[in-house]
Amino acid sequence: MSVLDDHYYATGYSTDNDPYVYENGVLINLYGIQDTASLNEIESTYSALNLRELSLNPPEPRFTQQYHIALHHLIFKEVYPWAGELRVVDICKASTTFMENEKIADSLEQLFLRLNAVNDCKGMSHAEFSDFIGIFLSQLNFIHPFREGNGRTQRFLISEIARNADFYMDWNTVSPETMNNACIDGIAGQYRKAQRLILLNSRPESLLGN
Ligand SMILES: Nc1ncnc2c1ncn2[C@@H]1O[C@H](COP(=O)(O)OP(=O)(O)OP(=O)(O)O)[C@@H](O)[C@H]1O
Repeated sequence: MSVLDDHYYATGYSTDNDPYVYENGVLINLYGIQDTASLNEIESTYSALNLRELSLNPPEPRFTQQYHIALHHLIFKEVYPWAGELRVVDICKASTTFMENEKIADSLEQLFLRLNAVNDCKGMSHAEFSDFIGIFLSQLNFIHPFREGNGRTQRFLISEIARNADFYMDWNTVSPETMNNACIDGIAGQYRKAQRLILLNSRPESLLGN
């Protein structure tokens, strides 16, 4: 196995000249942990705790690039010194090359402006919401603004957009395989799986039992 292979298995992403990793390929972290298994453990613990706290006390929903970056910081602040920072390196996963890092800030800005232009989905029917958010999720995933932690941050964001528009998004019923397939299609501009994923795993609040 080459050093690059080690790097891929340690972070899940392949990159050249990655400023986010130690020489051994482990992501630079606030604990100085040098093995990926231990880092994953502490990362999962903190992100789960932070996501739980965020669900109980969500920040005021102002859907902008700054809000999304703040979410990443809130979820990963105990673990990564670069929590809440847009990545400055290009990254690939399997056959996907995510957006070039120089384009991230402008693309995120445009993406959130498109959301704001439809009143953050408020007043949409369930079908309209699913169609819109399926595309929004696919495009946000293609941008992949952070070096790590994009999935957790985008799932929380979408739950909040849903809540603010009187829908409930249930990620517990979405398998990683279904999510990955939807995201991979989204990279190719095919949004049907992501739209269906949102439709089948969200509900209008009015349909939830009291
Ligand atoms: N080959 C791929 N092409 C496009 N998107 C992918 C690919 N593999 C995984 N994804 C998506 O990338 C997101 C995960 O990104 P990342 O690993 O940065 O986030 P995470 O929060 O660390 O992980 P997770 O989503 O597993 O909790 C998920 O939504 C996943 O479906």
